[in-house]
Amino acid sequence: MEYVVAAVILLVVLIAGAVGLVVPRMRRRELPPQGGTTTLEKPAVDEQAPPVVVPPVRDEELPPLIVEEKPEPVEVKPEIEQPEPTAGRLVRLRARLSRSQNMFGRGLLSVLSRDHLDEDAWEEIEDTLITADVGVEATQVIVERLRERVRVLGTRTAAEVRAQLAEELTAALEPDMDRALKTAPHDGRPGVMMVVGVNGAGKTTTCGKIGRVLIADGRSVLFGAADTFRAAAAEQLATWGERVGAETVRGPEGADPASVAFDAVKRGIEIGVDTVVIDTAGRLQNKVGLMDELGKVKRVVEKHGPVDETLLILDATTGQNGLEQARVFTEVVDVTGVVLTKLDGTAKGGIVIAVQRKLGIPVKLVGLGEGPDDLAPFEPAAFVEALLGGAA
Ligand SMILES: Nc1nc2c(ncn2[C@@H]2O[C@H](COP(=O)(O)OP(=O)(O)OP(=O)(O)O)[C@@H](O)[C@H]2O)c(=O)[nH]1
Repeated sequence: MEYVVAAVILLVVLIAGAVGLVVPRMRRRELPPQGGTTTLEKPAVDEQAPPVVVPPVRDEELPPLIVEEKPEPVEVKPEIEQPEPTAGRLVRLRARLSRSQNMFGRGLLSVLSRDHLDEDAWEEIEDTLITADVGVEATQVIVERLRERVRVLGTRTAAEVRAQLAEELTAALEPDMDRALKTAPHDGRPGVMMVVGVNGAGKTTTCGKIGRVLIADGRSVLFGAADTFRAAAAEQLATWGERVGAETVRGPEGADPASVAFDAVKRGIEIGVDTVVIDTAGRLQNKVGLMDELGKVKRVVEKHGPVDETLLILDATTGQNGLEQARVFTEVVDVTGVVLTKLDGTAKGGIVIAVQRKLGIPVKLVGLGEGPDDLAPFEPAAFVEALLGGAA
């Protein structure tokens, strides 16, 4: 009995505890929100209101659907330029050369106009030629021959000595060398030209200018951007191409230069262009790497047929140092011609003589400025005239 009483008391206590816990919670829920919090309440649904029926809309009742069309991108094709003819370019650009050679020409003329050409005068002439980068060996030969002529012929006037000096300088440039670019198509395929040289010598620019020279002379051209080392080079070349309506074959950045060159010639054959001009990269830090790369480009291109012209681009402002670098290229590929760039920016135009003598390769073109048509076929006599400047 006692147990029953105890159990009943326990039950009562438990029930009272449970009620005490639940009631305050329920109260708390009923309290209005405190502070600044706003509660958005769902509007009460009027259960008595009839349901809203949305009648189906027939097509013809719909307002016309306005579809805003994105304007088709209009391809603005650059106007195709007509490059200047190449004949007589060197004469036209002569001022560029003589401006930078002023000291050279004037220095020589002032010595030559002396009444008597004594030992000092001949030494001065020698020094002027050496300063103009003609090279020691070539200078000695030129001065020796001139002295002999003056002595034997008894030359008197400055004008006569100047004319004879011009002849000697021209002779030193071996005017009989073949300077024609081998770019004509043959055997049902385009002529293929490869352009090599150290970075910054002006390779890409010169490729573009050469394309214009060829187009001015009536040929069709395709560019191969095998300088995949410098990403901007391909872009640069493509821009040159667009300006004259020439296609450019390029690969992804860092692509194998040999495969880009191969594809360029393949494309050139397909579309039947006259000449394919291939730009290459010229890292000289590692001679073996350079040899491998250029050698491979040449070998792979030659799967289509021989490379007809390999031009070495040399920066005239690098003087005799540039010559040493140039030699590396002649060891790697069979260079058939030299393009001397930036002759407008140096007083050392005599480098042309040194280049030909040292490399035994004809200078075929000279760069005389940054303009698109500032590249001229090299003509020894006209060049020497510009070098000496003004008539005596
Ligand atoms: N004044 C002058 N500048 C030139 C001449 N030829 C090229 N240049 C400039 O030389 C600079 C280098 O030319 P690039 O064609 O980019 O040289 P690159 O050899 O292709 O260089 P990489 O692509 O780095 O191998 C450019 O600013 C050209 O405009 C020239 O005959 N005269």
